[in-house]
Amino acid sequence: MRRLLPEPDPRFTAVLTELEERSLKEQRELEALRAQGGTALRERAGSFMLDVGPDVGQFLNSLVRAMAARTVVEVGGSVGYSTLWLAEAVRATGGRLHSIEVDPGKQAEQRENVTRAGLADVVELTALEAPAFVPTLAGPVDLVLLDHWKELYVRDFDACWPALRPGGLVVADNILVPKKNAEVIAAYRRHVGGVPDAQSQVLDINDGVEFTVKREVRPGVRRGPGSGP
Ligand SMILES: C[S@@+](CC[C@H](N)C(=O)[O-])C[C@H]1O[C@@H](n2cnc3c(N)ncnc32)[C@H](O)[C@@H]1O
Repeated sequence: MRRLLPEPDPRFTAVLTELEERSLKEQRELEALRAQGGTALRERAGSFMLDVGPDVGQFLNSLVRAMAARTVVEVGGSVGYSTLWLAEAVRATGGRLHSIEVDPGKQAEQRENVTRAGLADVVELTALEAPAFVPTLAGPVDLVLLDHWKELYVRDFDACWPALRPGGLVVADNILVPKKNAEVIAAYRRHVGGVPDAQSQVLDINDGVEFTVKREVRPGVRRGPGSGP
């Protein structure tokens, strides 16, 4: 079928393809380490990309475009795979991506990948954690991706939620997989479920994402038990 839209920048496509090849290789290594058991996996886990994968990457890119999101925050940038998908879309909306990655080695690779993909001018990279960084942003946030250590999801959801505009979204990855995080993810989902203006849904894309929208509060409308959505 003939494509109506211009093709993405070949620099973006080239770096994305390279990272997808690396990710496939790393997934085979991860499986081998898992099979070894013991501490082998834990010792090496920090050096892997642990990326969201192409389906979630493209989904995030589409969300940014559909929402015309101008301020996007990524928590857990790793070496830049999801960063590239988000950044390519904020380039189209005239927005900016703020990506948090605390590991200096990964952040150096992320910077190189973002630069090689021709996207450095729309991305700010920081190692400041979300509770310190998000309050420094001037305007409201349209979209947040949570994809870092799962036990920090609640803390960083709470750090981002006050800055999110009504109609804004928090997307949290690894909701269904890996199963070893089931308890901590259940606690995150209970926490989000208790936030009065949060409306959530789990989507079965790749490792599973929770999609949480901030509902608009209409002036003069009081919500109480039995008042419905
Ligand atoms: C699952 S990986 C992110 C994968 C990335 N989103 C992608 O799709 O390519 C998780 C990353 O979160 C980083 N991280 C851990 N704690 C963090 C924190 N408090 N804030 C931001 N990033 C953190 C880790 O160093 C790791 O690189």
